[in-house]
Amino acid sequence: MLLFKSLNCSSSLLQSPVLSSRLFPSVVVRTPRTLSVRRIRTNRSISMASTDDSRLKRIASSIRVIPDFPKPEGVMFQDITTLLLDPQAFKDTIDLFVERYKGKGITVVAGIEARGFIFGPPIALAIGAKFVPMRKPKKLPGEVISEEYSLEYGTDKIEIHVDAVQPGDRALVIDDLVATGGTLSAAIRLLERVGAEVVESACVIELPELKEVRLGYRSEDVQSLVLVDVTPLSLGIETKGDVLTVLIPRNTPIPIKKEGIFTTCSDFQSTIPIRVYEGERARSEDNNLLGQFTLDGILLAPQGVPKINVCFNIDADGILNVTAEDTSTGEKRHMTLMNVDRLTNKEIERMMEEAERFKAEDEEHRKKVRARNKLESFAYALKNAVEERKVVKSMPHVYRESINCAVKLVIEWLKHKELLSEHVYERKLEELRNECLPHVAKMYQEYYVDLDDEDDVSARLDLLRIGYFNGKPKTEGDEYEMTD
Ligand SMILES: O=P(O)(O)OC[C@H]1O[C@H](OP(=O)(O)OP(=O)(O)O)[C@H](O)[C@@H]1O
Ligand SMILES: Nc1ncnc2[nH]cnc12
Repeated sequence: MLLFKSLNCSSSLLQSPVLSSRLFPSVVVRTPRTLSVRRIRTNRSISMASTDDSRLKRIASSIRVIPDFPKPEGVMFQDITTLLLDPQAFKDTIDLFVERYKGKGITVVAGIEARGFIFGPPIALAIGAKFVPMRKPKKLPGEVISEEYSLEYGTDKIEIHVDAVQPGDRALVIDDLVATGGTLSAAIRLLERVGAEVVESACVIELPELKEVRLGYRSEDVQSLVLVDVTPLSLGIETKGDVLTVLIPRNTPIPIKKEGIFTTCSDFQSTIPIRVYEGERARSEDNNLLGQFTLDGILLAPQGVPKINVCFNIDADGILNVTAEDTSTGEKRHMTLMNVDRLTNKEIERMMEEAERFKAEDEEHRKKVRARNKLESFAYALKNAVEERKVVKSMPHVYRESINCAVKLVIEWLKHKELLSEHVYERKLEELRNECLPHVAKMYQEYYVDLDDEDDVSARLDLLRIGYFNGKPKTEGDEYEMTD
């Protein structure tokens, strides 16, 4: 069994159940899903600017993406404040909408709080329509009606003054972005309740993958300037404990390049299979296998020492390139996953629905694997540390022997156990720490001066892994993998 652990990824160890004897120096695999670039809309309407309009390119490139905002749940926030910093891009945005809506008999431009208030008023002025703000609760002073809705990252409510729109008004809804469409649907419902005819909705940005779950109106009735394609499912590799370690989370705008450093999980392991999956489940087998290849020629070294850089690169055409490289030997393999045979929306929805249904069970599995890996990492780091040349010289035999003994017992214990509960591993880790750390501390104190030597990196690394950083023990709950 080949085991791998991640050094600077969020989760830790990688495992492949089968040692493949075949090598794939360069493999082309067909993948079932498209992933493409932040691209300029191919316009569905007759009057929207043509796709090669340089104004659209300027607008698209002026939008900034901030990961994990407003919540740390994988939302890739499309920030239009950078567009506003570029007066030309801002003007182009307004002009493009005005060109489309001028002379269309629009009498009301309704802007959605807050960012619809930035784009709506200049459009309203230019096309000679009134501007009506649709606001979050408790902001409008007059008589209001309201609609609740869900959006990409939560729930909310918007309101409109009942006397702002009259029956027969022809309305255009303006916002900066449509993601799930929850907000836009609520705005349309409000306008219809006060008797307006909603002619169209217009947004600067559209997240098409999210828009597919939109309800309540026809997606053809929404115009947007910039389409941001995102990864419909998370992408990652199988890691120890059959866990999917995600390198690119779902909903990440592309193109995108992400790297993670992994390592071996057994001593003198020379090959590592890289199995690439998409999906949201904890166990790799519950996700969709996109392809696999084997990296061989890995530095023959104790477990945890080799550093394997795994890089996922999705280009503008949605082609995913996966590269694995041993940073010591320079040995490298790659695989290209082509953008054909897409998963259907139904299949993606089914995978999302399953991820939701098994959320608790998956989290439980992740916790167990994380705890097990943490214990194993710690045990191997101790083992490597006491085998270090300088340590052998400086540490009294009796201390090394007692550490060795304790470590061996734990490694043996781990070999023969099914996955146990998180607490069992935590307890075992605590016991091992209590048993070994006093010796390690002694070794560290007597030995630390030498570690200022630049060339003594490996000893330093081992000390870092076993729980010491700049002379201080790591705090409880820290991972024992290196972050570099
Ligand atoms: O398509 P949806 O999933 O409904 O999301 C789109 C909405 O989310 C954002 O507003 P937000 O609720 O963040 O309001 P804010 O501008 O007041 O912060 C954005 O400006 C849209 O109004
Ligand atoms: N990803 C996103 N970026 C900016 N605004 C949003 N509103 C909903 N999803 C959003």
